[in-house]
Amino acid sequence: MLQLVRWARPAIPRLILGGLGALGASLLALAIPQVLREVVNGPLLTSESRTGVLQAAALVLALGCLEALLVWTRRALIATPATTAEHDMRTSLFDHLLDLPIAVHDRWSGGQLLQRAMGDLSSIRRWIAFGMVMLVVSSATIVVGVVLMVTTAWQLGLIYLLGAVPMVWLGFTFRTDYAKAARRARDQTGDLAGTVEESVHGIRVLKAFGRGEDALGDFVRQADELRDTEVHKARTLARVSLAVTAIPEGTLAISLGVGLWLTVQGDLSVGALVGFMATAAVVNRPLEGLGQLLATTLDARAAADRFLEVIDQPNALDDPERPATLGESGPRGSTVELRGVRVLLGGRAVLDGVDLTLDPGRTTALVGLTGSGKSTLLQVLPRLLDVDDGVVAIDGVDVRRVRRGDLRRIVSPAFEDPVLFSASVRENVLLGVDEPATTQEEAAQSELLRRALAAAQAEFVDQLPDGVDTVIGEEGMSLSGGQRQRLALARAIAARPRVLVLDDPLSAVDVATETAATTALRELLPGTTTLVVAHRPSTVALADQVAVLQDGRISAVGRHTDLLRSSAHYRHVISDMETAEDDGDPDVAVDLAPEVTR
Ligand SMILES: Nc1ncnc2c1ncn2[C@@H]1O[C@H](COP(=O)(O)OP(=O)(O)OP(=O)(O)O)[C@@H](O)[C@H]1O
Repeated sequence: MLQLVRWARPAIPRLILGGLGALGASLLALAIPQVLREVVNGPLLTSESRTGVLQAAALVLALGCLEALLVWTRRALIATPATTAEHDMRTSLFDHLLDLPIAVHDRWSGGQLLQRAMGDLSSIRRWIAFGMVMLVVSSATIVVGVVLMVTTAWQLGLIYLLGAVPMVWLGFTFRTDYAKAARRARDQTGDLAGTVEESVHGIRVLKAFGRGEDALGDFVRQADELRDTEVHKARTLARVSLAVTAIPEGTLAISLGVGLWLTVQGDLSVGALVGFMATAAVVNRPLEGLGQLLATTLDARAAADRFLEVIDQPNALDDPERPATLGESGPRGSTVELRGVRVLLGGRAVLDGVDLTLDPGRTTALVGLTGSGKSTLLQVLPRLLDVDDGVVAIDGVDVRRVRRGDLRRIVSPAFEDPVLFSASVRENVLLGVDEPATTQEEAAQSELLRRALAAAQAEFVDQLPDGVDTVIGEEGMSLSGGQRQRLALARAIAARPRVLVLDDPLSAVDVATETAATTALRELLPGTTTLVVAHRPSTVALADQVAVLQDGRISAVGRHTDLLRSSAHYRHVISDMETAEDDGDPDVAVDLAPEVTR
């Protein structure tokens, strides 16, 4: 829990002040019985005058009011810093998540991350605002109270202390059992959130295949597991709460009996007995709440563990200490070289010795059988994935020596399954472009937006209710697959990259649109070096050169027509593409069929 100080540091002065306020309130509560003891032993027993009693009553009233004021001070002082610490932790977590490599994201489900960013951090906030302070204050109150009880009547104090022995033992067993259940409950809540997220995401598929019942079954099973864990937690807490209430009350009953006997024997004053019992009543209050407080602490510790697991996840794709700068590209554009590139995924070498040169300003189509590693190869260019061996260099500079921010201004990707954010078309397309500072820049951006949309054949935007200012729904769901792909391509174009990596970006549009987009792209970004993963012969035919990925390495590079003649594997790949295309676009198959079938 001490590690959370990193985020709570600015809040520490207020936390300390608030804690002191709470401590003051508890000590005042302990002072009231001491006044009572004096009143009973003094004015009440000696019946001197009413003035002494009235003075004591006024003192108790003043102490009570001061106690209330200190309780309010604690709440007022601590609410803001606890919320600020939660805010800072949440921001750090989100920032770190954005920074972590894709491989790490693949390991965590969305639901788990959501739960860690929301529910877990709220628990930590509640603990900072209440649990932590009250744990310190309660412990202090109990210690000071017991010392007062022992000094008031040592015989009764010892009886009371004997009750601590079973309570400490119970506390240890409770801690072990509850801590495990608290962690399990949090993990199960994350899994449940993951199931909801996945089902909502795939709602169309579930409905189309009539698998709603199965999804509900999975959800109910997980919800049952969570309920069982929560019930187990509640039972464990109930057991310890019973003990921390019954044991002090029991010892108090024995103390009262012994105390009365000692008073009758003349070994204890009436005032001391009253003072002891009143102090015990004040001490019993935090003791009874100790179980709940411990439970809150263990819950927060499980939440903190889960938070730290993500935030302490090292970033293997960190920026270099002494970054290199990518100079200007040559007059024809940037050269990209991959030398001996090896990438391991799931313990398997998906790429194993890839050598490939992308000539400046040229378009290279990357082809290969399904699962041959094409998408993986694209990811090493913008360093979404790091190579395990070999080098990826742009204009002779290893991409690992460049700051990631700089690299991503130079290399721009568009993927087959585009993600659009809940924002306007303009914001989505200009995502990779810096905010305009002047009205001139704003006008230039509007022009850039128009040209990028035109190049990506996304004129359909004009038909949307608010044109480029139309807010498109979550992940652009209100748009068709082809429309979403075109906006994602426009986004990659608008970034005006030196290197464009496209993972079959127009698979959902017709061949004529794809041809028009490719031609417009060359006109708009003449010096851009492009690597495009192709899944249909029409895309391949539009490229300047084709690279064939086979068994983790590039087995052939050349022009489409040359490769058809020279490479049996290439013919096999193209034939595979055509088989897939047969259901879709027969025109393309007819265009290329004579060469391939020969
Ligand atoms: N995160 C991962 N962990 C383990 N294996 C992975 C991971 N990502 C991809 N792979 C595996 O790496 C191989 C290459 O995947 P990749 O997506 O690069 O192929 P691809 O050529 O683009 O396929 P397709 O043409 O079907 O899109 C596949 O066998 C895939 O299962």
